Amino acid sequence: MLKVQNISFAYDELPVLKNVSFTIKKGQHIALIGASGCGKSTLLKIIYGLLDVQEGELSWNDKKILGPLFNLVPGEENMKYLSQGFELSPYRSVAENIGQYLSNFEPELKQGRVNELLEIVEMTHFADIKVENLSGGQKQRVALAKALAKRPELLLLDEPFGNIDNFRRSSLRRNLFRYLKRNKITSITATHDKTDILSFADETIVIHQGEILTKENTISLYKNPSNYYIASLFGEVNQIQTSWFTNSESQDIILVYPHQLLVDTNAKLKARVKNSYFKGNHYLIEAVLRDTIIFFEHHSELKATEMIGIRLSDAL
Ligand SMILES: Nc1ncnc2c1ncn2[C@@H]1O[C@H](COP(=O)(O)OP(=O)(O)OP(=O)(O)O)[C@@H](O)[C@H]1O
Repeated sequence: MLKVQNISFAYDELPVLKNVSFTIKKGQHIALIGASGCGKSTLLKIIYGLLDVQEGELSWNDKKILGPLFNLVPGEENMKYLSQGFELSPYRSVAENIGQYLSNFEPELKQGRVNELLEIVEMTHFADIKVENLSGGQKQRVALAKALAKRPELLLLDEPFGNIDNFRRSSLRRNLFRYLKRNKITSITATHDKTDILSFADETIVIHQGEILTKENTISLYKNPSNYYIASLFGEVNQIQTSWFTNSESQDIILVYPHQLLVDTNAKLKARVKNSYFKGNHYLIEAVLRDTIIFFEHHSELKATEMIGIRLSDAL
């Protein structure tokens, strides 16, 4: 279990994390989300033991995690941290990089392990290619395999799929998280990508300006975000006054995702269309409703300045 208790951290004078506490159980997958610069990478580096906290303490399986002030070689033995800049040996082959820290005592065992990892990251055909000749996305996949090689207990991933094309990203993500679950490897993934969060994270931690806003089940967080900041990390979101859709006088604001607003020609409430953005299987429509910009999904394009009836979906 990872236990983080009341930690605070500052780079020189700049406070980055403030009184952060949470626990993570073995085998859980956690997403770490928050606006750029909120402190996600810093938190991962602290957990891995690359930075010393000014206050609080943290432990992995009851063993205190110590930073570089107390450790000759920073970086916890049972963990792997995959940073945004992956550290690979450019003049070695893909297979050599992946197997770099594996024991040479039993070459067949080592080869088998390297092959298994090559399959997970879909790089089998590149085994003998030198890393310097790979694209950014391919290097990222090799770095991921290298991080998995020695079976870490806790894997810390910083934007792990950032450089990888959409097509490859989906299957890689499935392979990786399936492998981690099967091997009971705990993971924390700092990400801006909502697919990393929604499909694969058991729980999600939201950070805002160095503080933890919430740590909760990913599905309930998505369905009931407690504020606009949280909802907006999942994509476009509307802030809508309840009274617009009901007869109540209430000034309450509700958060509504674009798919929760429907076009209804019979609806009394009308919005003026501004733009239609093609999204593949639907259009995202930008419109003005009572001087407020709103976004909703529609199966076809709508023409600018058209007045369109809008209602809330029953399935909120
Ligand atoms: N080595 C450093 N020295 C000084 N300030 C730093 C250093 N690294 C990060 N910071 C600052 O600390 C804050 C948090 O940075 P961090 O990289 O943890 O954010 P993040 O949430 O991971 O951002 P992103 O999503 O853009 O990767 C930022 O204001 C950043 O400028």
